[in-house]
Amino acid sequence: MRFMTPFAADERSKRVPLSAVPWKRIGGYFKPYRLLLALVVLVTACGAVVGALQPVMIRLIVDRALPQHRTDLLDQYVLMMLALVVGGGLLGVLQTYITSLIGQSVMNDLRVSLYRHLHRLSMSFYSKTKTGELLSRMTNDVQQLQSVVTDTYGSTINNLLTVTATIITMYALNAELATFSIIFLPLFILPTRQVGKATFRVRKATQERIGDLSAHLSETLSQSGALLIKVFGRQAEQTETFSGMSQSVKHLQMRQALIGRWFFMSISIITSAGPALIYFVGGHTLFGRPPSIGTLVAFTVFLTRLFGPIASLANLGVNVYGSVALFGRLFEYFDEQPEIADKPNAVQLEQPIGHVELTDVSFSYDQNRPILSHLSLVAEPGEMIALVGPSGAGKTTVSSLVARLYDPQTGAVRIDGVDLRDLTLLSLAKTIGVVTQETYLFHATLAENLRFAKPDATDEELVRAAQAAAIHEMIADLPDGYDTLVGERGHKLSGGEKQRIAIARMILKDPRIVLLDEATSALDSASERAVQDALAVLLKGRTSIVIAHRLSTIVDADRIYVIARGTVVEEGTHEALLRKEGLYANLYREQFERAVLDASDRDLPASVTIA
Ligand SMILES: Nc1ncnc2c1ncn2[C@@H]1O[C@H](COP(=O)(O)OP(=O)(O)OP(=O)(O)O)[C@@H](O)[C@H]1O
Repeated sequence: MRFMTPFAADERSKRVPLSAVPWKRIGGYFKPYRLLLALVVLVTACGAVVGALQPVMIRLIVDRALPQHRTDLLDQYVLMMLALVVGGGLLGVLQTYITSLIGQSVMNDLRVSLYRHLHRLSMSFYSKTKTGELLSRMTNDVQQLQSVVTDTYGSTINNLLTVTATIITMYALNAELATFSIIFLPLFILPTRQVGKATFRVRKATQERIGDLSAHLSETLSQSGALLIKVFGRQAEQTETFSGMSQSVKHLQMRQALIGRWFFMSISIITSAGPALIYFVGGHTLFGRPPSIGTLVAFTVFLTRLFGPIASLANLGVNVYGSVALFGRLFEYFDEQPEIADKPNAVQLEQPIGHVELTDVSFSYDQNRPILSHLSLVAEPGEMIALVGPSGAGKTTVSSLVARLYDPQTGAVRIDGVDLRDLTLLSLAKTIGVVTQETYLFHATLAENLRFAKPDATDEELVRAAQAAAIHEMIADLPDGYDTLVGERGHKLSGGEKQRIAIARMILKDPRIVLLDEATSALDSASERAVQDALAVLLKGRTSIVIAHRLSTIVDADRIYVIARGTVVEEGTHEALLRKEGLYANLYREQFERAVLDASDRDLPASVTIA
């Protein structure tokens, strides 16, 4: 289990220089929506003009309709004002709709292409990446990015146009007063900018802490995590760690709330101070000719309209930086190149006969520690070969190379004489079936789990496969039968049942070659026999490479390869290898003979396993 320090430095804190921002790459995601973007600019421009006209109406009411007691004019102006308000509101809704549509579509594209890309990556990526972090980037980061992007670009267009329309109207009404207002605006803006920066920092720190908190939760409250903590009696320590994290979130959120208060206080002071200054300057006739009362009132409205947009434009950098950092984190995944990919001229394996050969294969996971060296073995079509050897000798690695989860550094793995690197991954996946020790089932019905191997399988085919794998009766006895929902990772099924479901799934898939890692966990003899029978059906007539832990499998194998220190040290049948009196004979004596002797008064145990 990972120990997390509540204040661990996070990569999100690293600052990216703006020149290094991949603007083109980010822009690429918006390109398909350029028509909608243009539409949003148009709608926003209309909204800005409508908004700028409202103070003009106020000016007309104050300067014309009210002093001259012209109720006809008053009605006209009031109606026009109302129309402008309603029109502005409707344009606002339309603008929000289009900006959200663009933002959500971009994020949807990003999410889906990232998902597609992640599935193209090789297993080495998954072994070095924490699942929690992957999930958090796929969901939280994309979600945060969506809100930053939608808010930022939507409001930036809006603010730019509002500011432009308002300033033009101000100049049209009174150039001196307009210049005065604009010169003094930055004075009002600066404190807001400081508050904006502080809010951003605290919000970012809060998100990071919440990220740590959820990673801790998902690790410690998962079924396996909770079990581990229980059996080691570490509840108190875990609660303490969690409490530390939770406290830091509390402090940060308190700070955020207070900064918010300061922010609103400064805004209300500034927005009240602005109009006061306008009345002062206008009333004292500090510039040129005295403005009309209507102009002064209109200017106070203009100022309040200007303040918000200018303040958020001033904070634009902070928001842009936030979204750039998030884009950067996602692009890190996009930059991961799949180590295993189809060659441009890769061929399909049509009607494979199932000849598997490893020739002089050497391999290491990390270039430093050699795992396999000069290993050669062959499985003729229809043969079952068994791999045995001490733990860590490289048996699973051999099987991973045959499934092309990794490529060997030297030598070659061939099926029907074709190097795996020349085959398409899809045709290889169709040819090979892998049954691992741990059966993974999706949280779905039994039928759906079985159909994962063959989506178009008919109900009859499902039943036939389940019967062959000796699991049909058990399924049929369940109240919901094949529609029974399997618990997360199939926890509602026993170990033996899960193994037989995995075998049924493989029978449905009907691959030419089966790679089987026999389960080491011993089942009771009845279910063991059921699993063995199911396996016999699965392996019949197919080429199979079995990482064998059971004596019965080893004895039945056409050939046994004894693997030690990453290479084949002995090969032959059970009897031949026993006669050789080498490593195999030693292993056999250590692991099996005792068990066979112990069980000599019973049948030859099917469940003898090498742990
Ligand atoms: N993804 C990986 N990255 C780095 N090293 C690995 C990886 N998987 C396995 N190894 C190392 O490769 C060596 C061989 O492992 P492998 O799983 O092939 O052995 P094995 O013979 O199947 O062992 P066992 O019988 O215990 O399952 C081990 O030392 C293991 O630590």
